[in-house]
Amino acid sequence: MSNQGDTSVPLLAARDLAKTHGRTRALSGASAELRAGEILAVTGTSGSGKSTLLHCLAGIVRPDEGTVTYAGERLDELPEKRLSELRRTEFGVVFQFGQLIPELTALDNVALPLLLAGASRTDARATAGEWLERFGVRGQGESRPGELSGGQSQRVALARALVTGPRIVFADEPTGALDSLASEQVMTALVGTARESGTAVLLITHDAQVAAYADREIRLTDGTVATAGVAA
Ligand SMILES: Nc1ncnc2c1ncn2[C@@H]1O[C@H](COP(=O)(O)OP(=O)(O)OP(=O)(O)O)[C@@H](O)[C@H]1O
Repeated sequence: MSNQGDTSVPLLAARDLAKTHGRTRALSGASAELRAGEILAVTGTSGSGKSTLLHCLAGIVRPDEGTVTYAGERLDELPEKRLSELRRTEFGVVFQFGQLIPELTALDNVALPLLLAGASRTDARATAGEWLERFGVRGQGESRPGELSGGQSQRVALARALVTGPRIVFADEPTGALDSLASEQVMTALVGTARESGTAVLLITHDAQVAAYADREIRLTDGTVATAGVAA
């Protein structure tokens, strides 16, 4: 079953998630929905469970209780092989830092998901170059991650997350290590591309200015979704 194109049904839905790490209860009864093409900000104090929620929604971590449904499939019940296929083909992920492979150039970092999807090296590098261009970092294509500024790294990471045309990008504090100008550039690039391609974005942030880019905001408190509404 697929709900592709049907915006009345959430693309991704979590119901009553619970997750404990050791003795720490990170999520307790958290529910959230993401619609196709929607940009959703997840806010909340440190330790409120934001990253754990993102990991459960992206199929990186299995919840102890509750359900995660993506386009009609129960992610929490899928075998690891199908989950990793979904993560590779339908989801893109961006973290705060440290996600690029240090030994590869920026261009090869962006080309990698295409190579894994079966593209030839020439095609993958050509498409990767177009995505670097789109994010304003074409000139850094031959640089290695250690030679890039924080903002440049995040733009390369976004290009890598979006290059395969995912339906959802999960971004965990993508601007958390950036100054306000770099943060604005990264958010403008992310939101502009997501809107253009109809990609949904689940965005964790501490920053109200970043959350303001979203269509809607949910706030986590002690592992539960406390409020839901439209971002200011
Ligand atoms: N792998 C882990 N092992 C042990 N405890 C963990 C682990 N991951 C998260 N926790 C704990 O679970 C709780 C929720 O963590 P989580 O990272 O989801 O919160 P967060 O809202 O994203 O926090 P932050 O804003 O600081 O990143 C915290 O108390 C955290 O210390």
